[in-house]
Amino acid sequence: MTTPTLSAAGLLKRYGRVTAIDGADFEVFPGEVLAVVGDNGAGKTSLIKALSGALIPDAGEIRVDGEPVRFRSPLDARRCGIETVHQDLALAPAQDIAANMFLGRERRRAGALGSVLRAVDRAAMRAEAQRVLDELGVQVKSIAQPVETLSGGQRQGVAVARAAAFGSKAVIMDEPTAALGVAEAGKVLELIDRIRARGLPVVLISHNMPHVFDIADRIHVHRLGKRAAVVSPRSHDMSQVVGLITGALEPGQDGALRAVSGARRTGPDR
Ligand SMILES: Nc1ncnc2c1ncn2[C@@H]1O[C@H](COP(=O)(O)OP(=O)(O)OP(=O)(O)O)[C@@H](O)[C@H]1O
Repeated sequence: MTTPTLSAAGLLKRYGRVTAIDGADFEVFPGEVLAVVGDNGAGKTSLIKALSGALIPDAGEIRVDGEPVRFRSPLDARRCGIETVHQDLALAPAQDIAANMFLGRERRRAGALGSVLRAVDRAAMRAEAQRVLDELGVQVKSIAQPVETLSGGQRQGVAVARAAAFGSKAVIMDEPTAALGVAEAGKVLELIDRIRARGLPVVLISHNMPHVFDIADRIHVHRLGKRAAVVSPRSHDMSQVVGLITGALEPGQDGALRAVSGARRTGPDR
């Protein structure tokens, strides 16, 4: 059996009386796009924070390539090859694209200039940033352009390309198409496709069902703080996934979906 690249079992996180993560399990496998869907407040963001080191769970286990890890900070997760693109993108608007690609991981000049004076190797960073953007098909006028001059889609492209460049194990994206128009969202989906083609798994948190069905290999449905089901977009349709999100449907013992009596129904009867 293939070992998941990133997995979690029995994660728990409480904020006072609120249980944000309630025994959640999670698995993403090499080379797949896993969509994570769920209602507002279902705990998707908290789950992703735990997987990216932004939140320390009260209990449960996280593994990378089958080995248990403990993320005390986002830096720990990054050191393990897990890169996350949060909704705020964490870009420095006044700085150029290359500087943003290497934010906090600047290349230093060779010799004493770099090691003693900490001089950054701007030419090397620009060349490498351009190479990554070209490879992933992110188009910009100039690599030396400040990020504040880019469109929303291009900014998303830069943040995602940065994650793909440094992520050796997995890239996690929180709602990457939420603020974008149709054409720009399409480009981000193409970018996700290219990252998958390089063999890097992508975890995509999204409310947009057409996008999820367009790109995902599997769909993790999160409900009431835990994983409620994992389904394939090839064997299930959107109304079934919505049923799982609302709790109108649940997987039975045999894995087939069954209606939950008394639950709020959405979508057509089946
Ligand atoms: N720092 C916090 N302090 C207190 N409660 C929190 C905190 N973070 C999250 N919660 C609560 O935990 C629950 C899950 O929140 P979370 O943001 O993970 O959900 P979500 O599925 O990502 O929702 P959304 O899609 O709206 O972001 C919510 O009830 C939320 O109010």
